[in-house]
Amino acid sequence: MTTAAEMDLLLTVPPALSARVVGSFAYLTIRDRLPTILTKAVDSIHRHKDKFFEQHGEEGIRAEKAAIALLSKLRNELQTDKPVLALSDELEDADAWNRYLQRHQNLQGDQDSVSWFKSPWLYVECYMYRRIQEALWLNPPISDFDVFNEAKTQSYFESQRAVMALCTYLEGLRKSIEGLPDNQLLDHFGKLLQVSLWGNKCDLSISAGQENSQKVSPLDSLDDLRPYILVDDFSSVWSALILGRNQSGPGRVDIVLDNAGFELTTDLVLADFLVSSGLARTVRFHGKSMPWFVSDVTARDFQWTIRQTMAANHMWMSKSGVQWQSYVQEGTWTYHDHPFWTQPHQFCDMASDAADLYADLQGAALVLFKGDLNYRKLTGDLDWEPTVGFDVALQGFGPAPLCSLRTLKANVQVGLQPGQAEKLSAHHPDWMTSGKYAVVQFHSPHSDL
Ligand SMILES: O=P(O)(O)OC[C@H]1O[C@](O)(CO)[C@@H](O)[C@@H]1O
Ligand SMILES: [Mn+2]
Repeated sequence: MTTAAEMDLLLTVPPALSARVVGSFAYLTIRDRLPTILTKAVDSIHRHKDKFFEQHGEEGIRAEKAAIALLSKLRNELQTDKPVLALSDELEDADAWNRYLQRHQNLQGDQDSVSWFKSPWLYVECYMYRRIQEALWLNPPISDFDVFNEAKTQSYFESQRAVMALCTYLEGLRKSIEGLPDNQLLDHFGKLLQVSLWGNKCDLSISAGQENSQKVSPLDSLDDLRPYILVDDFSSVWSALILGRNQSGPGRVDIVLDNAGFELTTDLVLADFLVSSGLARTVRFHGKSMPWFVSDVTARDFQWTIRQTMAANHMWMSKSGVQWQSYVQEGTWTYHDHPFWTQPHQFCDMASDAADLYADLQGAALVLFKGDLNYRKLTGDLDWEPTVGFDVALQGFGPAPLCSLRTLKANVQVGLQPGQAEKLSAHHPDWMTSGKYAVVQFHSPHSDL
């Protein structure tokens, strides 16, 4: 039964972003971008045909064909706005997905089926990635195949020079970190937080981009990029860490990861700094349990990145990799992939739909949410006025002090000053989707922060 307070909320929250609005970013994503991603997924499976044959014989070839047929069918369903179908595999999250479909069908009423162009964008976009997983899962010998693996490893290799620069900086820091006064820690933390923020641009061109650029250190670009940070709650993030440390000793920082490749490396560098500086005792990384939104981190990507960094032919990079591996071995760093992160829910549903994860996050001194998709889920992917407060858009979500580090790649943004969005629209019509702008947006459920 809906309480009066819930009814109030239902009446006041704006509608979900959806491809219903012809010409909107959601519409263009579903019409153009998602079918292209599916075509690339098909292509990746097809190019690995020989490998499947080597590993599984004729059964591998059969599986390759069957998975491709399922993905082609999926692309056709999407392009012709067919109803969203219940999942038919037996993965542990299938029931939750099917219940979620029912929930949306009930909300939408009987006239229209839940479908690609009529239903919330967040939901159908997540659903596409889950259906890719279904196509593989239904074809056992190749169930584990990650259709996005090549893109992720390429991003890692292409950003080597920037990673070397970061690891060299980290090595310099390690030598002097003991006894560093708080004002200097603040300075380094600010820099590494911004590197991790801009890592979310995910085009590895944080250092001005051109391949032959001399200016390869992402740290050198931070001053030029600062005017593009639209909301900067850095000082609150710092206070959350310092207050916690001073009251009860260094606590736990959780990082809800986004992309593999360069972005993940920036997150690992930040996490290394947090631990070695004594600002955090432990770091918990949250990743995805299946390939997700092309470049998101899975357990395999996480381990692979640390191994590659250890094996790098660069002294400070390999030293960093060895350090990261020992953080993992001694449990200072842990990796978690709760199924909720690959479900379509807004984060305000977490307390009821994934109570164990919510309770787990409550143990953190600070939770960093990386990237655009996490921001969409934090704010429910609703059509908010840009001046609405971040706390309002979170709709009650607040397990711990939290901060979104996000470059803007979707048309939802809250917490801006009056007139700020209008000014941006006048000069940069694509400010919400170009990845050129960013936010460091903080919220705490505790009144002392
Ligand atoms: O990796 P991120 O930063 O979450 O970005 C995911 C991208 O996918 C989208 O969901 C669109 O397909 C956008 O929100 C964003 O461009
Ligand atoms: Mn991503």
